[in-house]
Amino acid sequence: MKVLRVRRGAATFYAQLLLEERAVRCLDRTLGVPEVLPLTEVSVLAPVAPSKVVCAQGNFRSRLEEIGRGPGDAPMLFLKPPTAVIGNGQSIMLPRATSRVEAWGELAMILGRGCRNVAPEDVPRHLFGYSCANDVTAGDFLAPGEPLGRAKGFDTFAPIGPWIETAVADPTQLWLRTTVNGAVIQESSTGDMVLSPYALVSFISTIMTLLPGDVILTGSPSGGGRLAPGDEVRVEIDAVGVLINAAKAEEEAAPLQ
Ligand SMILES: O=C(O)C[C@H](/C=C/C(=O)C(=O)O)C(=O)O
Repeated sequence: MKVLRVRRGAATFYAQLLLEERAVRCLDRTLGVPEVLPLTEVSVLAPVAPSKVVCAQGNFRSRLEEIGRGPGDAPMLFLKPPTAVIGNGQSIMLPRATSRVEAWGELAMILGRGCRNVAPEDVPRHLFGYSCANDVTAGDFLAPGEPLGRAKGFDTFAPIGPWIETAVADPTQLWLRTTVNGAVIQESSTGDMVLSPYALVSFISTIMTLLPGDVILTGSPSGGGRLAPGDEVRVEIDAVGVLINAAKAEEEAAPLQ
């Protein structure tokens, strides 16, 4: 099932996307909105409004090779603020403060139920589903030893979408491809991860409580690509979807709502 987060009037709710009908089915029957609504009657929002976005750095073997490291212990973790999240079709802002913004495609996992100290085999019971994501990074703020908050935390630096796919049978063998203006910059299977998706969620849950709606970005393969105003980035993951965002100079990017 493909799930969108939508707004209609004062109500914000999750809804099943009915692709052929170009409509959505409201998944919360307590709201009093019609069960099925044409897409034209709702505003599609970013598919998540998380308390936190927890990201892994160095979780793909190809990326570790690229930076001259072997698969060591656990990947490094960092957080992106909820204000970095945008949805499919929204613009990635290229901030004036940086001259080097990069796209890094990733598989996102979205929690459905809160958890702490969850075993890898129990992770599926706590998941809402999967999405495509982009770990947008200001590369010129990645000096060794500099905390990642600035490089990773600008508004719009966590595009996620186009929806939450709840029916992914096996997240360990998904093909991921990132393109900029149609040119492939990254291509890999999620089988190249050091910590598999369930193992990564389990590891993170030993450190912090994960809440419903929280997002895990599972790391990016080698590559990554620099963005210029007007570029279109696509993150495609088989069985999940295609996330599309355009890059815009800060002065042209729409303010977040
Ligand atoms: O090196 C960069 O410019 C960005 C790079 C992104 C890495 C990942 O997203 C990853 O390892 O999963 C970095 O932060 O090192």
